[in-house]
Parts: sequence; structure tokens; C-alpha cells
Amino acid sequence: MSDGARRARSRRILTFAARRLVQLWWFELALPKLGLAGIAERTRERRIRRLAEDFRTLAVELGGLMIKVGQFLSSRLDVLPPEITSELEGLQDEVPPVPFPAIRELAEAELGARLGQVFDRFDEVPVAAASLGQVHRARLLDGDADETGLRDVVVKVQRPGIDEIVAVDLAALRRVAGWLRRVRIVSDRVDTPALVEEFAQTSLEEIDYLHEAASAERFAESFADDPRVYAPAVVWERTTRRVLTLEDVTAIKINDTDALRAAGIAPADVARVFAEIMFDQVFTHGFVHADPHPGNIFVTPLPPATGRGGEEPGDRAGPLWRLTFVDFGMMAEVPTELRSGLRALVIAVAARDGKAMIEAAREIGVLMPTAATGELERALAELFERFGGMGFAQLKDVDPQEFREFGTEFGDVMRSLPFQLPERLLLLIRSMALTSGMCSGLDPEFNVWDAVEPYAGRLLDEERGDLARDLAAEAMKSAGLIWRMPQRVDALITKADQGRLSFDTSRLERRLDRLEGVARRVVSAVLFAALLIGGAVLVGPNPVLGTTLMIASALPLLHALFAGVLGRRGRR
Ligand SMILES: Nc1ncnc2c1ncn2[C@@H]1O[C@H](COP(=O)(O)OP(=O)(O)OP(=O)(O)O)[C@@H](O)[C@H]1O
Repeated sequence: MSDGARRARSRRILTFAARRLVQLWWFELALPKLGLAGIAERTRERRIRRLAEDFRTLAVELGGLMIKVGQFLSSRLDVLPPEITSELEGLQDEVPPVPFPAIRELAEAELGARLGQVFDRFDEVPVAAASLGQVHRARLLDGDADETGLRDVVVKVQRPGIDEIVAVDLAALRRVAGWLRRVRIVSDRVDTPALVEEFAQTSLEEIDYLHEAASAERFAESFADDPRVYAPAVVWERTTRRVLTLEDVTAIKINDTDALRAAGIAPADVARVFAEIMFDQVFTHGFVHADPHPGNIFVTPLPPATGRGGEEPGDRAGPLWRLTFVDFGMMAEVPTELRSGLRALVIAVAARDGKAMIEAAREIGVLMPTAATGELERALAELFERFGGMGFAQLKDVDPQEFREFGTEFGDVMRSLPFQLPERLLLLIRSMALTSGMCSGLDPEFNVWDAVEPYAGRLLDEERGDLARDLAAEAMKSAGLIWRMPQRVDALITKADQGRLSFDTSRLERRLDRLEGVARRVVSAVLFAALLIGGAVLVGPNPVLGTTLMIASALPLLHALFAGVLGRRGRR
């Protein structure tokens, strides 16, 4: 890229951001101060739509990282207004492929040989053209097949010059982050420079295919004992920093429900297994596929003789299919201390203990350490009092009006607090949002909370499992926790549970029993709570959206969280 082109590209991004910032300041800060908040209110929806359209135009024009940013925003199905997500959805499909001669040149330079010398066949038309690279089908030479006889491969080749484009885009994004740091309503909630650094790290990793190849192997290893999951083998001899050669694992696209049914596979089963496998990545392996969009997951039917694949664990007849993941360029690590923070949150919600929940939110980094949280504590106590005793199935029967009213009240408190978005949660939240969206697409009746419950139950059943052990340890550590619970919990759960609480047998046993008893229901509740808080801070990364969503945060958030439940209820 010439110096001129580099400068023009950078200028285009910076001008776009500067204009939107000024607009944000004017409508969301200046006008309300002048007593004209009504104007901001009335024009907000139109402005958001316009912003999404303009961003789309910019991304399509510039390609590179801007497509990634758009993809990122479009995956926020749970919190962003549909006018944004629908505008940005499918953005990656608009990327034109690089003409084959340029791809050939790069691949040959990387592999140090002519394509004809190392591949028996190399399709000139790509299977997929993405923002950073494109994928071509190929066939290895006879003698190059590995011991399994693997010859059919896909070769992912980087777009020529993408390193430079990424560098220019990151420099521009860093400047925008610096500006945003000076906008208090944004900087109160999100450390934008840190966020951009996180994005930078992910993007730089994504253009290092050796890193992706290593991640593919790590992912495969973590599921080595789980026949429901598969990842393509890496052909290391034909892999470099810019060329990645993988086993071709093309099968049924996970969202192709017609093809699934034709193969005798129930989409609802796929949704359930998929959610479980994603939870396994978060809670068990701590290594999570952060881009689980439909193009990256196949359902592979297996011949009955194989006896391996998806279906009920322990199914003696052997599962009939498995989920095959591709694209390991973007992975989220869940470090041990983050997992422990999430668990602390589980315990706190188990105890319906708003105070402990707030502490856990601090530990996870969602709530700034200095936040004065008395009000939030009171609001949470009320939340638990009203809805806390119900499983998610029961929540279906709550009058939507009641949710709405509570959302309005709760929203005031949420807005007044310095929530922030720790960058380490970014990929995890993205991954979970995509998971939830995908599962609802496969099964309209799917409710992520229903999936969490049996999952949590299974975790707890593994007596020696980490979670069970930690829960037990936690229960002992926080002596009194269980006993405090009945006082805090609403009448429903109190009545249901008091009968089971007895003081005349071993206290510890009772505590653990009690904890296990509620934990299944509670792990789902905690995710609800975590998303409630997490969702509120998601508003940070984009200034205009940030303000808009902060202003209307709680209601859409609650609505988004319960949309499936309430929607279904309404249709009944
Ligand atoms: N091993 C494979 N076997 C079959 N198809 C594959 C394989 N790897 C990738 N593909 C196909 O190529 C598409 C693009 O590959 P991949 O997602 O790895 O590229 P990417 O540049 O990261 O794209 P994106 O940013 O859209 O995820 C995938 O969505 C999938 O449909």
C-alpha cells in the first residue's frame, strides 16, 4: 500500500468516527443540557439506523478490520437494537474475493513451490472469501497423504497486503479509542484503549495462521474424549503464517435445518448439544471458540458402525452425528480467576445475596471497584423478591407488564452505576451471544436457560468435578450463607424450601444438599444476572449506541433476555 493510500484509509476512518462523536455530543449531551432532550429522544431511532447504514457503507468500501468490527457489532443480537444487527448482518458476505492470480502468487511464495507441485488439484474459485483471507478447496498429492489417507483439504490463503491494512486500521482505532477515553460517559464504563488493544491482539493473532493451526489442535485435544466434537486435522507441511491447510470437513451447515431433517437429525437436538459443547468450552476447558457463526460449524452424520458423534452421552447405540468446528482464528481464554469470579457469582445468586453478587461483579471486573452500590443492592433484593424464587420455566407465567415495570425501576439504578466492560469478557460474551442466537434459530422453543439447568446439574453430579468441589468449599467458607438465604428469598422459594431445611441433622450435609438442590436452577439464574449486568456494560464500545442504550438500557435488556420466553407466551 502506498503512503498516500495508507493516509487516505486512515483519514476515512478517523473522519467517520469524529463526525459521529460530534453528533453524539450534540444530541446526547448538549441538547439535554439545553432542556431539549425530547429532540434527542425523537430522532434517536432514525440516527441509530443511519449510523448502521453509514457504517456498513464504510466497511464494505474499506474491507479489512472494518468488516470485523461490523461483524462484532452484528453478533450482539442480545443487546443491540435489531435495526443495527440486521443492517450489519451478512456484511462479511459482501467482501469480494481476491482474483486468483494474486492468491496463487502469495501461496506459492509462502509454500516455496508452484501450486501444481504440491497439490494434485487446487480450485481457483474460493469456497469462501472473508475479510482477512479466503478459502480454496484442494487435493494433496498422492504421496503427501497422511497415515489416515487424508487428501481432501481446504487451503486458507491470506489476502495479499492484509498485514498493512490491519496495521493502518488498528492505528486509526487506537486514535479513536484515545478520543473516547476523554468522553466521560464512555470512559466511566469502558476502558476503550484496553478494548482496542484486546481487539488488536485478536486481529494480529487472526492473521497468523500458525497461531490458528495451534489453536485448532488445542481445541481438538480438549475434546479428544468427547465423540460429539471434531476439528479438522492440520496439514503442517503445507501451512505457514499466511497459508493454512486443513482437512476438508465440509458437511451439513449447522443452520441448514432442511438438510438436517433430511439426514434424520432433529435440529432441536443439535441446538441442545451445541449449547452444551459451548458451555463445556467455557466452564471445563477455558478455551472458547469466539466465532461460532453458522458458517463455522458443521453437523457431520456418521455411519452407524462408527459409533461416535452427537446424541445423548452414554447412548449405547452410539451417536449418529457430531459437530465439526472450523475457524480457530478467534478464541477466548477463560483464565482460572475469571472462572472463579463467575462461580462466586453463581454462589451469590444461589444465596439470592445481592451484596455477594455485587462483590462477584467487582471481582469479574464488570463493576468498578469504587462504585457505591447500596442502591443496586436494594434493587437486587427487590429483583429476587419478585422473581428470584422462580425457575425460568415459571418466569414464563409472569405478567410481561410486571417485567416492564420492574425494568424501568431497575434501569435507573443500573444506569447510575459505573459498570464497565472488561476487555477479557468481550470475546466470551460475543461467543455466548452467537451461541444463544444460533440455538434459537435451530429451535424456536429453545431457551438458553433451560439448557443451562441440566448442564449445571450434570456438572454437580460429577462428585469429584471442580465445580462441585468448589461449591462445597465455598459453602463451607461462607458458613451461614445457606441460612441467610431464606430470609432474603421471596415468599415462593422460602415456602418451597423451608420444609426441607432442618437444623437437627448435620449442618454441613444439609447445606450442601440445599446448595445442590438450588444450584441447578440457580446456575441459570446466575447467567441471567451476569448477562443482566454484562448486557448493561456492553453498551460501551460504541459511543452513539453506548449513550442510546445506556439511556434505555434496562428495558430492552430485560426484554432481550426474556424475548423468547415472553414472545412464546404471547403466541400461545
Ligand atoms: N476445514 C474446513 N473444511 C471445510 N470448510 C471449511 C474449512 N475451514 C473453513 N471452511 C469454510 O470456509 C469458511 C471461511 O473459513 P474461516 O472461517 O476459517 O475463514 P475466516 O477468514 O476466519 O472467515 P470469517 O471471518 O468469516 O470467519 C468457513 O466459514 C467454512 O465454511
